[in-house]
Amino acid sequence: MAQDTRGLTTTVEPAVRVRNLHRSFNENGGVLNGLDLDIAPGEFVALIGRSGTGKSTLLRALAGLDRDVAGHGQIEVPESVSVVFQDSRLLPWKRVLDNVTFGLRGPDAGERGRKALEEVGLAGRERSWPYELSGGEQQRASLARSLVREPELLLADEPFGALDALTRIRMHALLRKLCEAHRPAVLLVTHDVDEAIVLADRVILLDAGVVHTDVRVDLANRSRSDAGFAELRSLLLDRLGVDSE
Ligand SMILES: Nc1ncnc2c1ncn2[C@@H]1O[C@H](COP(=O)(O)OP(=O)(O)OP(=O)(O)O)[C@@H](O)[C@H]1O
Repeated sequence: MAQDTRGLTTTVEPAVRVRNLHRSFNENGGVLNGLDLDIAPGEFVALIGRSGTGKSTLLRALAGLDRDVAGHGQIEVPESVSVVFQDSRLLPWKRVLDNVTFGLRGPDAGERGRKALEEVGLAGRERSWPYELSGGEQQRASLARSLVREPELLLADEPFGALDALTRIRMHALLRKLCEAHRPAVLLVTHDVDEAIVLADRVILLDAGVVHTDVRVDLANRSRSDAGFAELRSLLLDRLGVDSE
Protein backbone atom coordinates (compact mmCIF):
# COMPACT_ATOMS: atom_id res chain seq x y z
CA MET A 1 0.00 0.00 0.00
CA ALA A 2 1.17 3.52 -0.74
CA GLN A 3 -0.15 7.05 -0.29
CA ASP A 4 -0.26 9.38 -3.26
CA THR A 5 0.40 13.11 -2.99
CA ARG A 6 -3.32 13.80 -2.47
CA GLY A 7 -3.31 11.54 0.59
CA LEU A 8 -5.30 8.78 -1.14
CA THR A 9 -4.40 5.22 -0.35
CA THR A 10 -3.41 3.27 -3.43
CA THR A 11 -2.39 -0.34 -3.86
CA VAL A 12 0.05 0.25 -6.70
CA GLU A 13 3.54 1.58 -6.10
CA PRO A 14 4.01 4.69 -8.25
CA ALA A 15 6.41 4.61 -11.20
CA VAL A 16 7.58 8.10 -10.24
CA ARG A 17 7.75 9.43 -6.71
CA VAL A 18 9.01 12.92 -6.02
CA ARG A 19 9.09 14.38 -2.54
CA ASN A 20 10.05 17.83 -1.34
CA LEU A 21 12.03 18.63 -4.49
CA HIS A 22 13.99 21.86 -4.48
CA ARG A 23 16.07 23.29 -7.33
CA SER A 24 17.59 26.73 -7.74
CA PHE A 25 19.96 28.26 -10.25
CA ASN A 26 21.05 31.23 -8.18
CA GLU A 27 20.59 32.86 -4.78
CA ASN A 28 17.53 34.86 -5.96
CA GLY A 29 15.14 32.06 -5.05
CA GLY A 30 14.12 28.56 -5.95
CA VAL A 31 12.63 27.31 -9.20
CA LEU A 32 11.26 24.15 -7.58
CA ASN A 33 10.18 24.77 -3.99
CA GLY A 34 9.27 21.52 -2.26
CA LEU A 35 7.45 19.77 -5.08
CA ASP A 36 5.64 16.46 -4.48
CA LEU A 37 4.44 14.28 -7.35
CA ASP A 38 3.44 10.66 -7.95
CA ILE A 39 2.86 9.11 -11.36
CA ALA A 40 1.34 5.62 -11.48
CA PRO A 41 2.67 2.95 -13.85
CA GLY A 42 1.16 3.53 -17.28
CA GLU A 43 -0.33 6.88 -16.27
CA PHE A 44 -0.12 9.80 -18.70
CA VAL A 45 0.44 13.12 -16.92
CA ALA A 46 0.58 16.46 -18.72
CA LEU A 47 2.48 19.27 -17.04
CA ILE A 48 1.41 22.82 -17.79
CA GLY A 49 2.26 26.17 -16.24
CA ARG A 50 3.28 29.67 -17.15
CA SER A 51 6.63 30.27 -18.80
CA GLY A 52 9.52 29.98 -16.37
CA THR A 53 7.62 28.05 -13.66
CA GLY A 54 10.07 25.15 -13.69
CA LYS A 55 8.44 22.57 -15.97
CA SER A 56 11.63 21.77 -17.88
CA THR A 57 13.62 21.95 -14.67
CA LEU A 58 11.41 19.22 -13.20
CA LEU A 59 11.63 17.09 -16.33
CA ARG A 60 15.41 17.41 -16.44
CA ALA A 61 15.61 16.46 -12.76
CA LEU A 62 13.59 13.29 -13.44
CA ALA A 63 15.81 12.53 -16.43
CA GLY A 64 18.92 12.92 -14.27
CA LEU A 65 20.13 15.74 -16.55
CA ASP A 66 20.61 18.34 -13.82
CA ARG A 67 23.46 17.05 -11.74
CA ASP A 68 25.12 20.49 -11.75
CA VAL A 69 22.01 22.27 -10.40
CA ALA A 70 21.71 23.08 -6.70
CA GLY A 71 18.91 21.47 -4.71
CA HIS A 72 17.70 18.53 -2.69
CA GLY A 73 14.71 16.23 -2.38
CA GLN A 74 13.75 12.67 -3.16
CA ILE A 75 13.34 11.39 -6.71
CA GLU A 76 12.45 7.80 -7.52
CA VAL A 77 12.11 6.86 -11.18
CA PRO A 78 12.16 3.50 -12.97
CA GLU A 79 15.38 2.11 -14.36
CA SER A 80 14.39 2.61 -17.98
CA VAL A 81 13.64 6.22 -18.85
CA SER A 82 13.45 7.78 -22.33
CA VAL A 83 13.37 11.47 -23.13
CA VAL A 84 11.91 13.24 -26.17
CA PHE A 85 12.63 16.93 -26.76
CA GLN A 86 11.18 19.61 -29.04
CA ASP A 87 13.91 18.98 -31.59
CA SER A 88 14.36 15.35 -32.56
CA ARG A 89 18.08 15.25 -31.67
CA LEU A 90 18.71 12.63 -34.34
CA LEU A 91 22.38 12.16 -35.13
CA PRO A 92 22.79 13.73 -38.60
CA TRP A 93 25.57 11.35 -39.60
CA LYS A 94 23.51 8.23 -38.97
CA ARG A 95 20.70 6.86 -41.10
CA VAL A 96 17.22 6.74 -39.56
CA LEU A 97 17.32 3.07 -38.56
CA ASP A 98 20.81 3.47 -37.06
CA ASN A 99 19.53 6.42 -35.03
CA VAL A 100 16.66 4.34 -33.68
CA THR A 101 18.86 1.38 -32.77
CA PHE A 102 21.82 3.43 -31.55
CA GLY A 103 23.06 1.87 -28.30
CA LEU A 104 20.62 -1.06 -28.50
CA ARG A 105 22.18 -4.43 -27.85
CA GLY A 106 21.27 -7.88 -29.07
CA PRO A 107 21.01 -9.67 -32.39
CA ASP A 108 17.41 -8.52 -32.86
CA ALA A 109 18.19 -4.79 -32.50
CA GLY A 110 17.73 -4.14 -36.24
CA GLU A 111 14.44 -6.00 -36.32
CA ARG A 112 13.15 -4.15 -33.26
CA GLY A 113 14.18 -0.85 -34.82
CA ARG A 114 12.40 -1.69 -38.08
CA LYS A 115 9.26 -2.62 -36.15
CA ALA A 116 9.38 0.64 -34.18
CA LEU A 117 9.71 2.62 -37.40
CA GLU A 118 6.75 0.77 -38.83
CA GLU A 119 4.73 1.59 -35.69
CA VAL A 120 5.35 5.31 -36.13
CA GLY A 121 4.53 5.19 -39.85
CA LEU A 122 8.08 5.35 -41.17
CA ALA A 123 8.36 1.93 -42.78
CA GLY A 124 10.56 2.26 -45.86
CA ARG A 125 12.53 5.23 -44.45
CA GLU A 126 15.11 3.11 -42.62
CA ARG A 127 17.97 4.16 -44.90
CA SER A 128 17.00 7.85 -45.11
CA TRP A 129 19.21 10.49 -43.55
CA PRO A 130 17.60 12.68 -40.86
CA TYR A 131 17.77 15.77 -43.14
CA GLU A 132 15.61 13.95 -45.66
CA LEU A 133 12.72 13.74 -43.15
CA SER A 134 10.15 16.48 -42.46
CA GLY A 135 9.91 17.93 -38.95
CA GLY A 136 6.97 15.66 -38.13
CA GLU A 137 8.79 12.61 -39.51
CA GLN A 138 11.87 13.46 -37.45
CA GLN A 139 9.70 13.53 -34.31
CA ARG A 140 8.20 10.19 -35.34
CA ALA A 141 11.73 8.77 -35.60
CA SER A 142 12.54 10.27 -32.21
CA LEU A 143 9.47 8.56 -30.70
CA ALA A 144 10.52 5.27 -32.32
CA ARG A 145 14.00 5.66 -30.82
CA SER A 146 12.45 6.15 -27.38
CA LEU A 147 9.86 3.42 -27.52
CA VAL A 148 12.10 0.74 -29.00
CA ARG A 149 13.74 0.71 -25.57
CA GLU A 150 10.36 -0.09 -23.94
CA PRO A 151 10.86 2.55 -21.23
CA GLU A 152 8.81 2.42 -18.06
CA LEU A 153 8.90 6.22 -18.05
CA LEU A 154 8.70 8.51 -21.08
CA LEU A 155 9.60 12.16 -20.46
CA ALA A 156 8.59 14.54 -23.23
CA ASP A 157 9.42 18.25 -23.25
CA GLU A 158 7.20 20.09 -25.76
CA PRO A 159 7.76 17.33 -28.34
CA PHE A 160 5.30 18.84 -30.82
CA GLY A 161 6.06 22.50 -30.09
CA ALA A 162 7.75 23.12 -33.44
CA LEU A 163 5.17 21.34 -35.60
CA ASP A 164 2.30 22.85 -37.60
CA ALA A 165 -1.26 22.45 -36.26
CA LEU A 166 -2.28 19.60 -38.56
CA THR A 167 0.89 17.59 -37.94
CA ARG A 168 0.42 18.14 -34.19
CA ILE A 169 -3.05 16.62 -34.34
CA ARG A 170 -1.69 13.60 -36.21
CA MET A 171 1.10 13.25 -33.66
CA HIS A 172 -1.42 13.36 -30.79
CA ALA A 173 -3.24 10.39 -32.27
CA LEU A 174 0.06 8.57 -32.80
CA LEU A 175 1.32 9.23 -29.27
CA ARG A 176 -1.94 8.02 -27.73
CA LYS A 177 -1.80 4.85 -29.81
CA LEU A 178 1.83 4.21 -28.88
CA CYS A 179 1.18 4.82 -25.19
CA GLU A 180 -1.81 2.49 -25.20
CA ALA A 181 0.34 -0.20 -26.82
CA HIS A 182 3.46 0.22 -24.66
CA ARG A 183 1.94 1.62 -21.43
CA PRO A 184 4.88 3.68 -20.15
CA ALA A 185 4.24 6.23 -17.44
CA VAL A 186 4.44 9.59 -19.24
CA LEU A 187 5.26 13.12 -18.17
CA LEU A 188 4.56 15.52 -21.03
CA VAL A 189 5.47 19.19 -20.71
CA THR A 190 3.26 21.33 -22.89
CA HIS A 191 2.10 24.94 -23.28
CA ASP A 192 -1.01 23.77 -25.06
CA VAL A 193 -3.95 23.18 -22.71
CA ASP A 194 -5.93 21.40 -25.43
CA GLU A 195 -3.01 19.06 -26.08
CA ALA A 196 -2.89 18.28 -22.35
CA ILE A 197 -6.60 17.43 -22.24
CA VAL A 198 -6.54 15.39 -25.46
CA LEU A 199 -3.63 13.24 -24.31
CA ALA A 200 -3.43 12.98 -20.56
CA ASP A 201 -5.09 10.99 -17.78
CA ARG A 202 -4.15 13.81 -15.40
CA VAL A 203 -3.15 17.44 -15.86
CA ILE A 204 -0.85 19.10 -13.38
CA LEU A 205 -0.33 22.83 -13.22
CA LEU A 206 2.93 24.04 -11.79
CA ASP A 207 3.14 27.42 -10.12
CA ALA A 208 5.85 28.92 -7.95
CA GLY A 209 7.72 25.63 -8.06
CA VAL A 210 4.99 23.43 -6.59
CA VAL A 211 1.92 21.58 -7.88
CA HIS A 212 -0.83 24.18 -7.88
CA THR A 213 -3.61 22.16 -9.58
CA ASP A 214 -3.93 18.42 -10.12
CA VAL A 215 -6.97 17.31 -12.11
CA ARG A 216 -8.01 13.99 -13.58
CA VAL A 217 -9.22 14.04 -17.18
CA ASP A 218 -12.36 12.02 -16.83
CA LEU A 219 -13.92 12.55 -20.23
CA ALA A 220 -15.67 9.89 -22.28
CA ASN A 221 -15.26 12.14 -25.29
CA ARG A 222 -11.99 13.99 -25.92
CA SER A 223 -13.35 16.06 -28.75
CA ARG A 224 -12.61 19.77 -28.44
CA SER A 225 -16.27 20.58 -29.11
CA ASP A 226 -17.46 18.45 -26.17
CA ALA A 227 -18.97 20.42 -23.25
CA GLY A 228 -16.82 18.59 -20.64
CA PHE A 229 -13.69 19.38 -22.67
CA ALA A 230 -14.60 23.06 -22.84
CA GLU A 231 -15.31 23.15 -19.10
CA LEU A 232 -11.94 21.61 -18.22
CA ARG A 233 -10.14 23.90 -20.68
CA SER A 234 -11.70 26.95 -19.12
CA LEU A 235 -10.86 25.76 -15.57
CA LEU A 236 -7.21 25.24 -16.54
CA LEU A 237 -6.95 28.53 -18.45
CA ASP A 238 -8.48 30.28 -15.46
CA ARG A 239 -5.91 28.71 -13.13
CA LEU A 240 -3.20 29.80 -15.58
CA GLY A 241 -4.53 33.33 -15.31
CA VAL A 242 -5.65 33.40 -18.94
CA ASP A 243 -9.05 34.82 -19.83
CA SER A 244 -10.71 32.07 -21.89
CA GLU A 245 -13.67 34.22 -23.03
N1 LIG B 1 20.63 26.53 -16.77
C1 LIG B 1 20.00 27.56 -16.18
N2 LIG B 1 20.68 28.56 -15.60
C2 LIG B 1 20.05 29.60 -14.98
N3 LIG B 1 18.71 29.69 -14.88
C3 LIG B 1 17.98 28.73 -15.45
C4 LIG B 1 18.57 27.62 -16.13
N4 LIG B 1 17.59 26.81 -16.59
C5 LIG B 1 16.43 27.39 -16.23
N5 LIG B 1 16.66 28.54 -15.55
C6 LIG B 1 15.64 29.43 -14.98
O1 LIG B 1 14.76 28.65 -14.18
C7 LIG B 1 13.42 29.08 -14.38
C8 LIG B 1 12.58 27.88 -14.80
O2 LIG B 1 12.99 27.47 -16.09
P1 LIG B 1 12.28 26.28 -16.84
O3 LIG B 1 12.96 26.13 -18.16
O4 LIG B 1 12.24 25.09 -15.97
O5 LIG B 1 10.81 26.84 -17.01
P2 LIG B 1 9.61 26.32 -17.89
O6 LIG B 1 8.41 26.31 -17.02
O7 LIG B 1 9.97 25.05 -18.57
O8 LIG B 1 9.52 27.52 -18.94
P3 LIG B 1 8.99 27.57 -20.45
O9 LIG B 1 7.53 27.25 -20.38
O10 LIG B 1 9.23 28.98 -20.86
O11 LIG B 1 9.78 26.58 -21.26
C9 LIG B 1 13.46 30.22 -15.38
O12 LIG B 1 13.41 31.43 -14.68
C10 LIG B 1 14.79 30.06 -16.06
O13 LIG B 1 15.30 31.29 -16.46
